[in-house]
Amino acid sequence: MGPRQNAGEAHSGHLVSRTERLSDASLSSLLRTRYRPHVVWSAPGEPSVVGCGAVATLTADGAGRVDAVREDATDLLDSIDTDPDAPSVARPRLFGGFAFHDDHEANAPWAGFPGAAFVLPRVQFTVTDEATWLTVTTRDADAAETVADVREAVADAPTDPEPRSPPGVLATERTPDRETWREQVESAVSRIRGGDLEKVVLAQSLAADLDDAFSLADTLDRLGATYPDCFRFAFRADGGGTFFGASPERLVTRHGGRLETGALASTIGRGETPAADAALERDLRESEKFRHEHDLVVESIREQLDPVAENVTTGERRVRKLATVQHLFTPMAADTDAHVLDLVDALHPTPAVGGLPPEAALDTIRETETFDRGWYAAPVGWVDADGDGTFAVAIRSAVAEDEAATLFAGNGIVADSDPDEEWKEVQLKFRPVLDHLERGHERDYGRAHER
Ligand SMILES: C=C(O[C@@H]1C=C(C(=O)O)C=C[C@H]1O)C(=O)O
Repeated sequence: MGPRQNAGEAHSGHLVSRTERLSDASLSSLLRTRYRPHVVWSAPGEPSVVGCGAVATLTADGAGRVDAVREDATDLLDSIDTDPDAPSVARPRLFGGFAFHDDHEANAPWAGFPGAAFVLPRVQFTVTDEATWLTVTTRDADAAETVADVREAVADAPTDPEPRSPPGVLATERTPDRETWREQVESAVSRIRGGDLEKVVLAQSLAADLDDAFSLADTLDRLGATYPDCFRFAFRADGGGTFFGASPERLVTRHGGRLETGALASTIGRGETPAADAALERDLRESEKFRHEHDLVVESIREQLDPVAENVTTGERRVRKLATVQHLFTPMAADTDAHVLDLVDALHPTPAVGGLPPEAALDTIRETETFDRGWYAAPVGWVDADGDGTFAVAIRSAVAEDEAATLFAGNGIVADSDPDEEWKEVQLKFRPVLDHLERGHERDYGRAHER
């Protein structure tokens, strides 16, 4: 396949979008109308969006895929005859993501997920703190008809649904197994000690057979309760599975002339008691290894931003606590004129999910990992006609279809990494998704873990 491949459909016919205020409907309820969602996006400090149907789809492959999407997205969004009365949050946007590697091929479990795919939803629900908006985008058709139909579908949806219990997991299989993992980590460590590599993030996949069919709405609801400050996302491929997750990691937000990003790297578990938790936090803060691993990411992001941003500021490093793990986190911000997708291109992959130097790390990942990362650890998010948008790093994620799910998790390897410790940390990173597929964890997360 060439470096870009565009859906020709995007350029035939005139696109018209119409926006109306809906009587308040919750995200949970909008996930359960008779329209099956294609995209779901719920990010801290932003309105949540459910997109159903695709009035246009942009796809691209290869190393130039981010550029290709930016060009096509700009043309497509500019061509829409947008409702002049729509508030800016409810204007049409494109939602989608990218494959981690340039040379991605869309084989199982990634059937239907090309190198890049972005959807312009036919029906876009936008939920803000104040209101719920419906935006219908159609091609040379009367949007009013669809609006009436959608209103009826929303009225028919359950208003305050309780998520059903998880589907249950019958069997799991990790790739690699524990022995192979040990060999992989030891080989990466010796390459690092050899001097041509500083850090590499190695990952695993976990294939789970489910006892019951996977339900996106129930899983996203439960993830929202346990990981309220994370980026919840879902993308459904036509004729394929649904890629979803609850990621703590913002790749970048661009709003006007400002960008927001950050370094999230170095991981330790949570303690059973407040004292045990504080002791782990202290280890995380004080360990040379963790600090080194983290600082590499901060420094690299600074360099990666250099061509696309100015006045980069770095906030204070702090510990970010999630239900299952705690990380070191350093917030970063800058001024920028660049389109959000140019920022994505400059930042993906950060060494939080790739490594350093980037090329040596990517080669090591390709040579070592025996499963397909697909869209795992790659940018997912949205873009609008102004070139604003938000992208998360698609970790704590899985691709699921019917009674099967494949989960992904990885960890940064540096010179003094220990294979057993790394194995433990990777298992903790499977928990966010696995806990909501397995039965019996429903009560474990009553306590508020984020701060
Ligand atoms: C790669 C993952 O997480 C990334 C790697 C981390 C680390 O090496 O400590 C921490 C947070 C993330 O940036 C994952 O969750 O799969």
